Amino acid sequence: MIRKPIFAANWKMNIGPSETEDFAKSFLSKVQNRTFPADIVIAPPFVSLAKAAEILGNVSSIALAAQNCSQYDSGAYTGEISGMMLKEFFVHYVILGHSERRAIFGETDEVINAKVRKARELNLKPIFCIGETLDERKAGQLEKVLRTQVSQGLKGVTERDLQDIVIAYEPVWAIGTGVTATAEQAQEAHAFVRSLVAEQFGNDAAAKIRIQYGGSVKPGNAAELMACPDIDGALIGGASLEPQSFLDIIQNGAPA
Ligand SMILES: O=C[C@H](O)COP(=O)(O)O
Repeated sequence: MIRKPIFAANWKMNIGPSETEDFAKSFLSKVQNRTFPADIVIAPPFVSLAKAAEILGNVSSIALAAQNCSQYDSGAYTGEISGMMLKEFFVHYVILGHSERRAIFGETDEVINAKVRKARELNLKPIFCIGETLDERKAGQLEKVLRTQVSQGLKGVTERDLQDIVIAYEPVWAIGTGVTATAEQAQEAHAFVRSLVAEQFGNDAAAKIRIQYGGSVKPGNAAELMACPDIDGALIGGASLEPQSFLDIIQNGAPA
């Protein structure tokens, strides 16, 4: 297998510290002593990371992610969390450029690029999110939007750094809506994103980079989506909030 699939649970602003304890213990009991042909990542809210790290921090089959991090190291940045701080909680991945960060909190390609580069400087692995809105898709701008997001978001990133970056293609219209992209739509977009990486970094880098799909992934549609040749796992929101549902997606998407 050239690319190991990666399944990441993005809890968004759900599951506080006490619920994290319940989730982590339950999930751990289901995965303990088992091996999966996939990387498993869980991204709790910042305040739940300590509890998640306490229970899952030393579990080699599960990695923790943050849902965001600052592009700055330290100082007068009220409300921000630095990558160095995250590393104290066994955090190895960080979700950057999620469409909710872009649309609701105004993060630009430039800011996201600064965060991606800072994360790599600190040896954190970005899960770099891209994706078009429904209006953009309807207007025939899918490729233009993805091209801009990839070229701007990964500007100045080295080929070496790229090996520790995961791209998450998430069509905004499929996020939290129950409307999943069809396997054909997802595959087409993923192949295009891979071709963009090839243009920017070369064919070898493009063949190696993992591109996750995100947007209403459920246990029932995971297998069909993951069977697509350019889809290397999933970034899961709603269906990752329950341990069995998250596990079912992993098992259906990457059967042992
Ligand atoms: O980060 C996850 C995505 O935004 C997908 O969310 P969803 O699975 O609830 O549609």
